[in-house]
Amino acid sequence: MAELYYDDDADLSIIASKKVAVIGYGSQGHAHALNLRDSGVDVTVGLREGSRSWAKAEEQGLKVAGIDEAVAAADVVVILAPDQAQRSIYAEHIAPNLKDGAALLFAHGFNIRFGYIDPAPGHDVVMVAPKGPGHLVRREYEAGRGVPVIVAVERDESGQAWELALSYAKAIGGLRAAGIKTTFTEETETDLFGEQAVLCGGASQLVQYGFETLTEAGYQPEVAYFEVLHELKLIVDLMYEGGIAKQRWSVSDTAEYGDYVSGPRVITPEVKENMKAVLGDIQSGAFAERFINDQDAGAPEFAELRAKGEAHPIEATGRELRKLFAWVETKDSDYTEGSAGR
Ligand SMILES: NC(=O)C1=CN([C@@H]2O[C@H](COP(=O)(O)OP(=O)(O)OC[C@H]3O[C@@H](n4cnc5c(N)ncnc54)[C@H](OP(=O)(O)O)[C@@H]3O)[C@@H](O)[C@H]2O)C=CC1
Ligand SMILES: CC[C@](O)(C(C)=O)C(=O)O
Ligand SMILES: [Mg+2]
Ligand SMILES: [Mg+2]
Repeated sequence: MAELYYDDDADLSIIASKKVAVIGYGSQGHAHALNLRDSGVDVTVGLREGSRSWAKAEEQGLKVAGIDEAVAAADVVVILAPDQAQRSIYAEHIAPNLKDGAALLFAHGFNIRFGYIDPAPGHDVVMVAPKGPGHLVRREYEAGRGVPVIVAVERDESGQAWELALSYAKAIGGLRAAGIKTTFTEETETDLFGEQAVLCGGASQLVQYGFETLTEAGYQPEVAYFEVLHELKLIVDLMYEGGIAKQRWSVSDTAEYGDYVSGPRVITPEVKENMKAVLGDIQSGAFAERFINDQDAGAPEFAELRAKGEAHPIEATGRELRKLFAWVETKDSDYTEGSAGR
């Protein structure tokens, strides 16, 4: 049975008594830094020279410094740059400046699990991994709620690493929802599997195939878009509230019956075998190696795949339709330049 932790199980004063450096101001970085600040923590954002996030973080009322300077002053260094950049940031800017006894905190275990970062002895190594995108970590905190987190200790040199991690989890709002005790290995492997097989890879491919099937059969792209992408959120909202059972309760009997008879025709047992193969590549390190090798070569495969995804006809259809939604606050221009921090 999982060990669950809530606000009352954590002592906010532990993290509030430390100087925290948050390295990176992208999806997770901005959310952690702002939530920590609003929870009364002394936080400095550490950014590379010339960073375009520098002015943004300052405008949002945060202290900002170069990475070396932020690390040198910190009791807790939170590494929230992209996974593929962490190894060199750690070697060039963190390790040489890390104070004796300073703790390292991650939001994903990738670099520790696959050995790209191996901190020197004497430092606690902990993880607080939100189970949701950074922009929701901030939005939920501002709404008085939180995104669940999973929490792990890889190295406990101080004897206080767990208490520190829980305190941090409370400060970013995670324990308002729940914290679950995990390990770096479990977090890394389940997180990579979830995003590849279901949340990002699986869902995107399912939506694209659904859109292609309808439009190739001659139906209007706009109708197909509403059917397989827009409505997906509304259906998933019901799953989020009450599981698959609530979704099946709310939809028509026709839809529920169609779910039972056609779902397994589309998502066949072969798909589960494919999922197992994906998990195998994650566990063996083959996925991590492919990703990092591509990044080290300038990310040619990543760039090609990203361009292909952006060129899919569902994106053009969606861009036009979303202009008509008065209630969708995020403008496409907020993210068309790439991922959150680029
Ligand atoms: N995205 C998410 O919601 C989730 C992410 N995580 C984990 O959180 C961590 C951060 O991910 P995420 O928030 O997506 O990262 P982002 O891609 O959003 O991070 C962007 C930030 O990192 C900085 N950065 C990028 N490259 C470098 C570099 N070479 N040197 C110095 N700074 C750099 C950027 O600087 P600049 O501003 O100068 O461009 C920017 O501030 C990862 O470990 C990830 O797996 C965990 C849960 C969910
Ligand atoms: C689902 C993707 C994620 O793991 C996340 C938002 O939790 C990520 O790496 O961005
Ligand atoms: Mg995740
Ligand atoms: Mg992830």
